[in-house]
Amino acid sequence: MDAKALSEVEEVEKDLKHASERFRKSKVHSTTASDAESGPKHPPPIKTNTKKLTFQNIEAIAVKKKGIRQEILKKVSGVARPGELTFIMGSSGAGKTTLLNILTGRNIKNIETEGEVIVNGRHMTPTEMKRLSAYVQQDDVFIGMLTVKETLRFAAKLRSPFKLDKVELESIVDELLVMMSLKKCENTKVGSMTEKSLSRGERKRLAFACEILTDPPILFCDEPTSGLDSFMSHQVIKALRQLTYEGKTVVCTIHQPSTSVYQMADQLILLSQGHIAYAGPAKQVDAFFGRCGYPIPKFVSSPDHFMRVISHKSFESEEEYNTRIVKIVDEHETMLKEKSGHSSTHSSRREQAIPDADSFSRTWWCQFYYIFHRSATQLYRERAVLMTKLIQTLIMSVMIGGCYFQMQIHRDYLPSFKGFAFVSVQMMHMLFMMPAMTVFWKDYPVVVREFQANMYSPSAYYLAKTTADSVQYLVFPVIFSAIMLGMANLPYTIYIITHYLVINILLSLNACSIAQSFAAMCGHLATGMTVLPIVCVPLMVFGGFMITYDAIPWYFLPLAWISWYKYGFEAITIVFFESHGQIDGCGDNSTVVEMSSQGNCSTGPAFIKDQAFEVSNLWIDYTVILAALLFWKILGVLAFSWRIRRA
Ligand SMILES: Nc1ncnc2c1ncn2[C@@H]1O[C@H](COP(=O)(O)OP(=O)(O)OP(=O)(O)O)[C@@H](O)[C@H]1O
Repeated sequence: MDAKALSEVEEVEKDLKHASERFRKSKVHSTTASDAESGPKHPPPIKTNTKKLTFQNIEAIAVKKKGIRQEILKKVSGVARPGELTFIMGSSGAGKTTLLNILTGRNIKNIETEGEVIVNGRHMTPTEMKRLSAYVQQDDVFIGMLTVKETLRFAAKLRSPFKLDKVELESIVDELLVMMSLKKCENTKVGSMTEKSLSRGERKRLAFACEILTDPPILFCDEPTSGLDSFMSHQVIKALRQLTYEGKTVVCTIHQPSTSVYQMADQLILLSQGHIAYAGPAKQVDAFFGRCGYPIPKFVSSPDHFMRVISHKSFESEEEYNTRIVKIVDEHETMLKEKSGHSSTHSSRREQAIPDADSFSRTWWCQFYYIFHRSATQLYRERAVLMTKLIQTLIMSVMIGGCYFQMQIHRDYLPSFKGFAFVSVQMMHMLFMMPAMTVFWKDYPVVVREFQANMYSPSAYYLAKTTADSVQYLVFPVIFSAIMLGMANLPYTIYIITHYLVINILLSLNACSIAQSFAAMCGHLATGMTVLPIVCVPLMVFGGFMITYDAIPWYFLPLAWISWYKYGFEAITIVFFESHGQIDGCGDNSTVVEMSSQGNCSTGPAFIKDQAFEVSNLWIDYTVILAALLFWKILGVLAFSWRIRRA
């Protein structure tokens, strides 16, 4: 990065620092509805750190399957000024969301874009736009188990440009709660789309609150009023309007606003078929349509009128519709040419743009800690799920333990012991793999949004979330192991008990690691659940129980080498038998020959050998299980990071 680019980065960071300090010092403007609409009563706009956003010749082409290309935006240009509320309107499919996505540099993975996004005369890269702006997307997704206040606290901890102490954090959160009229529901759980808790309007205001935490000079909102009644819509737009009084540049797409909502707009950008049909002061749109030959009829509101003019009517042909839109677009261009002096922007050259890079406000460890804390809270609040898993573990352990009730190390029980060892390995997979696979399922849209808002890196999320989730997989194997050992009658020493517990814990953590990795790689729960057995079942078959190692055909040997089932099975067999002398009932050689494939199991080590295991392999078994755990963790982190970055 050259010196000039560096100084520009510093300038952006200074802006942010300044913005954040101002936010912290700012008094809450608790205005009433009428206040919000009448200019003179408002606090005068703070004119520092203001950002004028200009976009020029924005083009967007969606590249679909089989090379089909759909032109979405065609040379779209416009301006959004500080202290003004700009509405982007247009009929469904006109390209409003695509325009916002391009301006904010998000969700454009299969869209080819052209054009310039300029702030205060300087070209912006997507990363710079992310730093300077906030984007409230149409679907407000949150962690449903957290309360409103906890959600804001989490966002503040990770988004604030400075590390906040407890008092500062609480003060910022409280100010936002008041500013967004969320105080009365601060301790209400956010809930999900299916489990309702907050009203839609409250969810929307919470989404704003999370985004304006860093006091961004530019705020984008996609359909902030969708699904809200007219009162709620008014409240939400009023909240946006209020932000413009601090000098913010607020741009939002909006569908069919009521007259009272529309009156709050300063500027209007009207899109039709990917073209700009009008861009200018909201108050002058009626005059413009009059000039195009579509004067506003009496008793019809302005937005109703122009939306009707730019919409395709069911009774008209495609040609008639296109002719009308071309006429309006041409008229708008003529009008712009007449005022051409006003639209010029002085922009620096594109080469001066700063290269894209992730820039998070907190260190990786900080991100890990806060996400771990949130995930642990989530887990704790989902106690019913934990209880179900506990009951399942208890029932399965007692049932399986019952099969090996009072089992001893005796000639007659040797086949049963093989079952005992293998079922221990098996249960660590069967009990915990499927629940572990669902770990990111509900959070996925939230993680995408939070990553796009530069809150944390996907690797911090993946490792924190899976670590928090894994705590239960330390406890359940202990319960299972204790019941199994308690019901059997094996020779227990501290050495044997400790190893059996540790092996089971490692196997359960490895099983979860595999499942989480598959969830990350497949990206879809159903796909993951289908693919997982394709890998696990063959490895289980070559785990040493169904076929001994030395009987495996050579072409399947590589599967046996990587079968963590085999290493678990071997490790459990070793710890119970390595120090065992004469096995009761094995004195008579004829019976030994009957039940042993190799004709020698009179002692513990001989029995180990008979299973095609090596007494000296215990630490190799541990190493392989640990290596498998690490391998799946790393693969999971890489797959998850890739998936989130391309979302
Ligand atoms: N990633 C994409 N891949 C393919 N087509 C896309 C993509 N994004 C948008 N489109 C298409 O571009 C057009 C404009 O979509 P966009 O979501 O921007 O419209 P909109 O004006 O926001 O519509 P609405 O008001 O219904 O949300 C639509 O026809 C849509 O199908």
